[in-house]
Amino acid sequence: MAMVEVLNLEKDYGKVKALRGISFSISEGEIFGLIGPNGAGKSTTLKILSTLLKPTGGSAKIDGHDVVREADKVREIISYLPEEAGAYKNLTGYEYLQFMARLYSKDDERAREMLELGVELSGLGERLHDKVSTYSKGMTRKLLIARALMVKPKLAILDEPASGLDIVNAYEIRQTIRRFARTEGVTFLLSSHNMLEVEFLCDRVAMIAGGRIVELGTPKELKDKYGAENLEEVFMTAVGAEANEPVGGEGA
Ligand SMILES: Nc1ncnc2c1ncn2[C@@H]1O[C@H](COP(=O)(O)OP(=O)(O)OP(=O)(O)O)[C@@H](O)[C@H]1O
Repeated sequence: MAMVEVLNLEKDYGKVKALRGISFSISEGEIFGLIGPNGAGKSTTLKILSTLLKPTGGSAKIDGHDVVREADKVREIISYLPEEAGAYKNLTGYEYLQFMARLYSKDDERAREMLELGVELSGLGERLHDKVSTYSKGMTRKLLIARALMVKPKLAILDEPASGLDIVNAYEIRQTIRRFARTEGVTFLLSSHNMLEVEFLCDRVAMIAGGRIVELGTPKELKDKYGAENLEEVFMTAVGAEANEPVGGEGA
């Protein structure tokens, strides 16, 4: 059974058609990337799969559970990291991870294991004992990624995991995700604007523009199909100028 099954998903925000019927599935243990320009519908897709938004049409299942009808079940097996997330600034990083671990598990031993894993995944060392308010953007993002992964979800949904970070922080975050995915067999769905990032991380990618999936395949399949050297070239050929067309209302 697929870990994620999305069928003809549609989402309207009033007159704005953010998703116009997208379908894809993700196998267990796969790292799947949604790439596309601003406004393509990436965050909307991730929010629907995280049960934060209801679709206008179509359906989505995670590990066999419908994201609308069985939202509670879905929430138990996913971790979602929004694009613009914050941590409690008055806590230290360590206290934040500890708080989240206790929230997730009533079992002391399990909470302790989560915390240990979170500490390791964050890579923040001694700085974990400083207040989150003193952290750089990169450090905060590392803490949040650690929080999302330490619970070992069946599916980790990460919106722009390394966006806006410098090369070193972005590199470290990508390494953490890849290592974690390979060792723990966790399924990942992530979004990105960064073609290099998805090429490095993802087993398969869906290129999305204007609320539609334009291409879907492994990075190699897509590059071969377009005779391209990298995914950026594939994207520009497959989507090109269309990528910057505004998402229209009815009839668009
Ligand atoms: N709450 C909202 N109300 C109205 N329109 C919205 C809302 N959220 C998103 N949209 C619109 O839906 C479309 C898809 O937005 P979405 O945020 O899913 O795109 P995205 O691919 O994640 O973009 P970005 O890369 O900029 O984060 C855009 O046209 C956006 O303006």
